[in-house]
Amino acid sequence: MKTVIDTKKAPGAIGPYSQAIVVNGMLYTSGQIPINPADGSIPEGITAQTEQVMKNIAAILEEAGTCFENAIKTTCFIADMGDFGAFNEVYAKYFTGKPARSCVAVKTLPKNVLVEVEVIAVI
Ligand SMILES: CC(=[NH2+])C(=O)[O-]
Repeated sequence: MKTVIDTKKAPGAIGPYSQAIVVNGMLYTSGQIPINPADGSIPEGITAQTEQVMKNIAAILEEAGTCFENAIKTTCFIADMGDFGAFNEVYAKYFTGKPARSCVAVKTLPKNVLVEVEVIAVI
């Protein structure tokens, strides 16, 4: 059985997807972009945007009953590989357990943000 995760503490979907799905004790998040769920704003710069993405992921992890330490794999999309270092600085503060990861630069992200991160975690 699958459970849809839906929390107002993370931004709602901007397309036909769920914030995250839980199945068989595993959490699969959609890619999280740096929308502030309180007012829909998007901060400027890779550091602030990555912080907002981490807050959104934290809310989804909490809603699902898990935490950053239980993440086993992330996929990270950044708009500019020149932001790799600054992105990693923020990322490392949250994913202290160093889950497996792929990080790629992409041409464009939804709403022209600089970063999007998706997570697979054990509940
Ligand atoms: C933002 C996002 N996860 C999507 O699929 O558009």
